[in-house]
Amino acid sequence: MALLPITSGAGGFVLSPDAVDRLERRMAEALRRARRHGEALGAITVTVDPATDPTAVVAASRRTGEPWFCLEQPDRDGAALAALGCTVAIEASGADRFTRVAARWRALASRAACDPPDGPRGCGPVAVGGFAFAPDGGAAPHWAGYAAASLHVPEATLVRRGGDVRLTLCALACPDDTTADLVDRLLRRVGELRAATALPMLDPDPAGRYRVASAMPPEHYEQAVARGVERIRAGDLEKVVLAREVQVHAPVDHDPAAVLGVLREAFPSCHLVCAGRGDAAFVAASPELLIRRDGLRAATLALAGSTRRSADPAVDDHLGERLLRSAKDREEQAIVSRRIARTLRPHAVWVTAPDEPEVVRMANIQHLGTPIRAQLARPVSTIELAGLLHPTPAVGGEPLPVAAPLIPALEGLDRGWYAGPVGWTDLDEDGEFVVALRCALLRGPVARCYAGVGVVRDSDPAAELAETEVKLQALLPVLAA
Ligand SMILES: C=C(O[C@H]1C=CC=C(C(=O)O)[C@@H]1O)C(=O)O
Repeated sequence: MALLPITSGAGGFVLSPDAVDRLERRMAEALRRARRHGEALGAITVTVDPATDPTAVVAASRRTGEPWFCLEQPDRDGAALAALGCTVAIEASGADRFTRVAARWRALASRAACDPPDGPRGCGPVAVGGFAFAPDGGAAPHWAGYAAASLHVPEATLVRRGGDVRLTLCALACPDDTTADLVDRLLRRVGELRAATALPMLDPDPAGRYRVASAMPPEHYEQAVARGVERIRAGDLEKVVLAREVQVHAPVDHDPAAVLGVLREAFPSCHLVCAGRGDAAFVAASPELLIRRDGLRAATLALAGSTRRSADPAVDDHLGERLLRSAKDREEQAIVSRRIARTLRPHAVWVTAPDEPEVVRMANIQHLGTPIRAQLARPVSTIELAGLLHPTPAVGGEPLPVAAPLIPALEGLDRGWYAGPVGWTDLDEDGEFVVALRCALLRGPVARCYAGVGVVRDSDPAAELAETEVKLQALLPVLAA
C-alpha cells in the first residue's frame, strides 16, 4: 500500500517514501513538459485503505471557500469520486460550451505526466463539475460561482469501486515553477487530508424555526402548466418540462455534508452529487444518468413519467402498474427515449434499448425508465456526448427549439445548474455525467430546491403541481428537519 492512513495522532494521511519518490519524478517530468508547451499536469495515484470514505474525507478536509465535488452511487458497488481543490478551472458559456471545455481538457490531458492507468475508472487526473441548464447559465446572484460550463481539475481526488480506493494528487506545472514547489504543494494537501469515515450528522434538534416557501405562488405554476398545455394542443410542440423553486429558510446555515449523509442513506440507488463553490453547495440525489462512457461503450437512461410510492406493498405495486399502463406517461417517456436514440445513432455502430420501459423506484417516487446503450463508431468524448444529449426531453422539451425559449418565459425561474449535466471525465475522455435533478442550492441559511414535470397534451395543472411536491419530498424533509 503506497499510502497509509495514520491511525493515531493527527488522523490524517502520509505518503510512503516510494510514493514521494514517484511524486518527485512525475513533477520533474511535468515541469519539463511545461517548459516545452507552456503548462502541463503532473500526477500520481496511490492505493488507500479500503475503509476510506471518499466523500467523508473530502467534506472533512476542504479549505475554507475552495471548490469541492462528489459524485457517488452507493448501490453500484460503492462507486464514488470525491475531489478537492482546483489546479485548473475550465469555463465557457454559449451554445458551443461543451465543445470548448472538451477541447481545453483534451489539450491538458494530452501532455499530462502521470502513472500508467490502473484502478477503478476516475483514477488519475480528472476534470469535475457541471453545466448550467441554459447555454449562458444562471444570471441570478445566488448562482454566482456556477458558470454556464465549469469544470475543475482537482488537486486531490479519491475514487472508490468496491474495496478499491485510490487517491490521485495532481498539480499544474508552469514554466517558472520548481519541482520542489510542486511537490511541497501536494504534500501540504496530503497533510491536510482527514481520515474521516462518516459524514457529519444533521443537527437532530436545531434551535429556531424553518420556513418553507414557494419562490412564486403555486397558482403561478398551475397557470404555466395550463399555458404549456394550450401551446401543445395548438400543435406548437409535443412536450415541455416546467419547474418551480421552493426555498427552505433555516435558523442556521445548511450543512451540505450532513445533507449528503442523509441523502445517501435514503437514496442509495441514486447519483448523489455535491458541487461546492465558495460558500455555496449544490446538492442532488438524482435518479437520471445522462451519459456514461467507457471506451466505445456509452450508456444512458431515458427517464420520465412519475407516480408516488406507498408504504403498503400492494398499493405500491398497483401504482407502478398504473404508471406502466398510463398512455400519458408512456408517451411522455417515449418522447425521451426516441430523442436519445435519434441523437446517439449518427455516432454509433448500434444503439439498443428494450421495447418496453421498466418501473424505476426511489424512496419517494417511481418513474418509467428505458436504459439505452450504444457502441460508438468513434471515440466522441463524454463531455461532447453530454452536450449532444443535453437537454433531453426529460428536462427540456420536444422539439427543443420551440421548448427552449418557452421554458424561462413560462417558469419565470433562473434554473442555473438545475437540470444541467454534472459529473467528471478522465484522461481518456471517459467518464459520467448525471442530470442534476432532486437538487438544491445551499447558501448560508437558504436552500433553493427545484422540481419540474413533463407537460404533455393531457397534463392536468393541479396534478402536475402535486407531482412537483412528490419530487420535492426528496429534499424538503432533509433540509427542513
Ligand atoms: C424534471 C424532473 O424530473 C424529470 C425526470 C423524471 C420524471 C419526470 C416527470 O415525470 O415529469 C421529469 O421528466 C425533476 O425532477 O425536476
